Amino acid sequence: MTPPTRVLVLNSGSSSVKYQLLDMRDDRRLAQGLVERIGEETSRIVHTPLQGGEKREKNGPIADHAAALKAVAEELAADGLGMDSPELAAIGHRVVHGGLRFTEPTVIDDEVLAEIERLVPVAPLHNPANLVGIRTAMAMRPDLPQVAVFDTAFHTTMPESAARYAIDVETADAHRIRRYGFHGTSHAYVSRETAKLLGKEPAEVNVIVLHLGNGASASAVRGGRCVDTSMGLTPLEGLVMGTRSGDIDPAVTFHLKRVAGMSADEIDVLLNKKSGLVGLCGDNDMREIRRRIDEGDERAALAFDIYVHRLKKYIGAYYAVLGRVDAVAFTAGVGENAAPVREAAIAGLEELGLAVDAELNSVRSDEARIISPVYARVAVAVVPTDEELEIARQSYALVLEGAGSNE
Ligand SMILES: Nc1ncnc2c1ncn2[C@@H]1O[C@H](COP(=O)(O)OP(=O)(O)O)[C@@H](O)[C@H]1O
Ligand SMILES: CC(=O)OP(=O)(O)O
Ligand SMILES: [Mg+2]
Repeated sequence: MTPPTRVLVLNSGSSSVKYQLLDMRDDRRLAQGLVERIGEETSRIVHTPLQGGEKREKNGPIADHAAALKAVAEELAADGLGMDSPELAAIGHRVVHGGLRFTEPTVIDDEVLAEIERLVPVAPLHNPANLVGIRTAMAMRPDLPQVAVFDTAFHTTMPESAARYAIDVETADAHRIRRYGFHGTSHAYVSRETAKLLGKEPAEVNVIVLHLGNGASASAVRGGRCVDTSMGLTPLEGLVMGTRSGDIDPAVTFHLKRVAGMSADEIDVLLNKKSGLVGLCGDNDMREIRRRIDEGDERAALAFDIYVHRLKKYIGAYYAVLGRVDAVAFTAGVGENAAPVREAAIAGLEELGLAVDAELNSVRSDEARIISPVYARVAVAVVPTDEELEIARQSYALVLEGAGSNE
């Protein structure tokens, strides 16, 4: 019998599950989909078979992540790609917080599950959802290797000077308070793809990666290794995001407690879910914000300016950290699609060798591409991320390694 070559990738968010089924012989995508608004009345699953067949959408309540995975399994089965397939080699899971311990993709056992659980307080929006996804998938296929690929792994190369907060060392160490960074799978993939776009090896180039999705983070990558990133102990620090504030004076939290009488949990919800673009103007979708700006909406315009101002500050900061920059790469939903964000973030940085060509910037494409003018010293690029492909590759490589070592 030929060994199985398919990998199912699950990216379980707080209220959504994104999934992809790939065949690793040629990295071919067989199906992909998204379950949204889990736990609400208006849940929905959108499933796209990629080897022929129409996209399908089903609406109706999906109570929890276990029910969501059941719905995913049904959609896959309807395409003859069921989770019981002997062709599945592994299930790869995105796990957001791996602390300092997980620097590599890891086959999940009870002990690994316990460690992911222990990290819930530092990734309260993400790790609990990841755990449910893992446990449900394990119950469905106890015989398969389930692999965790950690958002934090790529950032474990950060030097202490970037990873430590300037707070009392004993307190920090006792509670493992330090900067871990997230979206690492994307930063790793995009920095490598950017090197490829420049016709260089990752070891030869310094890249600033701007991952701008709902969550957003920047990283400074020197010769393929992360040396700094904007998210910290939790995915709240750094850039302005869809619903998260990013950097604020930590004293804002004491003030909210003492003066506004808010509890720690209320402040947590405020900063993680009611801030960022949604807090500033009521919308967290950059498309909607651009539409409102075009209609003359001042709140939307201010939200956009605050978003871009923070982004520009991080570009400058990581330019200084790296000393020499070969490329600035924009990625994820906003980075790949929002030309006005790219234009505004790079505007005025000509002295740093950075510029955007208006025509190249306006091209819509799924391909990695350079958008800076030919004369610019530093390449500005749009490099689509593919966290699912990267998770599938890492999971499959680990399974093959395991198979090899048993021989
Ligand atoms: N065509 C577009 N123009 C501008 N922004 C877009 C476009 N498409 C998607 N986005 C932005 O991308 C965001 C989602 O990014 P994504 O990387 O998919 O996020 P996540 O993986 O964190 O859910 C949306 O909230 C929206 O702001
Ligand atoms: C870590 C993080 O912020 O992830 P996401 O962008 O998926 O919310
Ligand atoms: Mg994302």
